[in-house]
Amino acid sequence: MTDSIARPKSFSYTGPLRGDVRVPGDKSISHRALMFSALAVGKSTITGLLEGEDVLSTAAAMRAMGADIARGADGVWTVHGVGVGGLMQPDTALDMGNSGTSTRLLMGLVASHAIQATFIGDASLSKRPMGRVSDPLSQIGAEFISSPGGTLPLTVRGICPAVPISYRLPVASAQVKSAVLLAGLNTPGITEVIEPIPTRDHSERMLRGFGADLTVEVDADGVRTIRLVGEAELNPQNIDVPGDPSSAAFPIVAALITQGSEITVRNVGLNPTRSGIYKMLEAMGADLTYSNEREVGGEPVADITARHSALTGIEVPPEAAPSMIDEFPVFFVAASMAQGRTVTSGLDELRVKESDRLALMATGLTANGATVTEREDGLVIDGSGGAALAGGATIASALDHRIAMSFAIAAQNCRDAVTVDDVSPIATSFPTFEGMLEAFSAGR
Ligand SMILES: O=C(O)C1=C[C@@H](OP(=O)(O)O)[C@@H](O)[C@H](O)C1
Ligand SMILES: C=C(OP(=O)(O)O)C(=O)O
Repeated sequence: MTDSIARPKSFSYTGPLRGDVRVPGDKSISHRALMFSALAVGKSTITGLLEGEDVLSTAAAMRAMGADIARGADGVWTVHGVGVGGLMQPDTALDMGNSGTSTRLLMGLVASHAIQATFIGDASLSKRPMGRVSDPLSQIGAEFISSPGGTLPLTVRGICPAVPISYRLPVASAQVKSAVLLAGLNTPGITEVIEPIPTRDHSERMLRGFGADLTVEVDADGVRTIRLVGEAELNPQNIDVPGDPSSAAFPIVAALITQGSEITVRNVGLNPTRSGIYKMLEAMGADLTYSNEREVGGEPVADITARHSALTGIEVPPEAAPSMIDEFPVFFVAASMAQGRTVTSGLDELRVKESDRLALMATGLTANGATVTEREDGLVIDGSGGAALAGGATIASALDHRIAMSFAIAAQNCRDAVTVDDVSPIATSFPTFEGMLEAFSAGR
């Protein structure tokens, strides 16, 4: 499988951060842009696609199932789709690398096609729970042969025609929601997903953009019912992928914790289901300003300017978790340097990401001099009040890009260098991250 050689690296204070940066395209939108284009009839183009390893795993899998996908010299990607129902059986196992989104969404797609596919991945992905997706997909009639515990390697035997289901999400997960909806694309009748707690809605927005008949009803309690009419015909699109708010959080937190900094991150996606990190940082006193607010590819986008700020600890409401689920590692870094206590709860999902993010952040921050208490479903952090942490420790990134990047950012406000035992996972979501930090150093 796809484990690479570890590449350790030490990070230290670069001086004040100044200037303009761009972050790569949104990872969630990039996966979906490739998948939906591959299911449309005709030629789609994608501009601003994230060329990170996770998204390249999706591209390879869609190619293996019949789509024609190519990158032009100008960086624009072209996809000739096979049409809903037209996926072909792959000849070999689909290697999903480190990517949970690729795996779970593609399991949904395969489930309602008359094909069989085996999914494999790296050591991190091979520990992650897939039962949350195979449970509803078994109800449509697909069959699964998985490793003990419902993990990869896993074979999906799809069924056509599948049975349309109504599924209430037992866990707040956009990946599970999307897997059921994607299975519904090639299922006769109406597939329904009931979402008690809202999660990122890129699938809904984009499927509608591709011409699917999809409606969303929200009741008085905020429960969303999504209905998709199956045997859909998707029309090819020209898609512009906005910058990834999850990636933008790294330079923005770096600027907030580093004295004398002022940076602008251009073209950041600010879908309300993704922007929780910015709201919480503002609640802590972060000086963020939004300019050039506009729409890109059906998503709200702005340029964000961040200045060094005196942050104060807050209590993060658990219902905010889905809107900042991937940003908690770097949020914990900001909290460890704030004035006073930050309390988080309702974060059980962080234990089943690329790593156990609660455990690794608690251990790594503590080793670098922060005051952290790990609870079952969150961290309690007593911040340094802006003072630099000691630093000096080596942290385990455990094949988790966001852990590696969070400690690279923490080093901005540590006295001694922070070493990350392996930075290679950063290439899954933010291949230009190290270059961006080097440019900050060079611009000092
Ligand atoms: O649908 C998506 O694109 C994603 C959903 C989230 O996962 P869950 O659905 O497991 O919460 C998130 O953590 C992941 O990075 C991307
Ligand atoms: C959880 C993440 O991704 P995935 O689930 O796609 O591996 C992430 O990018 O933080």
